[in-house]
Amino acid sequence: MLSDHFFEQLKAQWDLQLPFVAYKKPDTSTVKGWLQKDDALHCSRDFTESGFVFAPFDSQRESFLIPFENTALLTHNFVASDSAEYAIVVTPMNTDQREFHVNLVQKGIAAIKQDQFKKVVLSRRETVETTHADPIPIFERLLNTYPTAFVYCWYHPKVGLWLGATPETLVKIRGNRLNTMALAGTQPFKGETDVIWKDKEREEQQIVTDFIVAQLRNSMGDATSNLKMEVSSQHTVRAGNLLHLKTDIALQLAPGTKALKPILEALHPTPAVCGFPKDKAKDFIIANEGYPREFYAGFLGELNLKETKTRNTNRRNVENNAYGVSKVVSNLYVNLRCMQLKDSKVNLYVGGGITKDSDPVSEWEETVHKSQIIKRVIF
Ligand SMILES: C=C(O[C@@H]1C=C(C(=O)O)C=C[C@H]1O)C(=O)O
Repeated sequence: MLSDHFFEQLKAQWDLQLPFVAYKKPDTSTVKGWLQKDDALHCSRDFTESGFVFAPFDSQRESFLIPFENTALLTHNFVASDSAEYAIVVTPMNTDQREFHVNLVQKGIAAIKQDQFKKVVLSRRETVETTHADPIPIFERLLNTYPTAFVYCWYHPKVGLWLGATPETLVKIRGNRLNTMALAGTQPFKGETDVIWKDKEREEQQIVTDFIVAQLRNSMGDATSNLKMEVSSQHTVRAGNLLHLKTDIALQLAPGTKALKPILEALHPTPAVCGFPKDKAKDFIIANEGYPREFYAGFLGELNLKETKTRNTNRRNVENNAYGVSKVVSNLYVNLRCMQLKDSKVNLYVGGGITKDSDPVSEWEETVHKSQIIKRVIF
């Protein structure tokens, strides 16, 4: 498949209204395209399938799958264009939205002070009108703008079209190795990554780390102690015009651990996008945000793909060369900094973590900053 035709082929698939996903993982130059040959809607029953999964925030709802089998796979070597600098777009503020969000955050803080939960992530959906809601050029602009993000464009005629550039990994599994991250705390990037974080942001991020570590231990049947986990210190990472606090977490799974479902149930949704404790925060979100999150703050990515690597190129081990080492690999990301295209309308989804010390107006401003990340590739 000629890579020059990559974007034309995506466009042809979109024109035919057939399902597809195109994506680029962080820090690689390879963009992959999966084109489904018919418009069947496949669901993932238990995350044992092999394919590209698209899962909602609310795990009670259906997760969709583009199966690996019977799908045309394309690859493209993406070279960012130097001239690609898209201006930050500042659209007029909607005062009703502002008031609703500030009230929502105040309600969240009141619930925290009444000990209903310790942290809740509150979000909003913003709708913008555009005359050029054409997904493929928007996808190309996302690729140009966010080289360190997981950038994607996902479509199914029975579900809709979603695009995004997320900084957050939910979980990566390669053979017996599991990697994840705790990402929370936000401040604008002003040319410097060596910045000061307030205690409030450090605590908010620590809630996410503690949750992930405890949930992984419990789901591995090791509530007490000796699972060897590598937990980094908190450090600053850049995501477009924002900075976040991040902790990397890694562990070696017990040999033979195959099922992803208990791991996903343990982690998703983490307090980075839902809150803590999970169920109480989730109930509050569903009852109060006033719109359905659908796939925002859900997860997506490669599920149970087989990766085969040739064992050894050393001449002495030439007999081993015939055997590839095969591993099952999943790379799943949290669906943040995302949008949904609907005719000439674009729905943007943005949120932030609330703790007892949050300031409602600053939280509104944080969502405004986050929405600019998305808007700059639309107009
Ligand atoms: C919820 C979002 O982002 C999450 C919330 C963050 C925060 O509260 O500071 C930071 C990164 C993400 O984990 C979003 O971008 O919509």
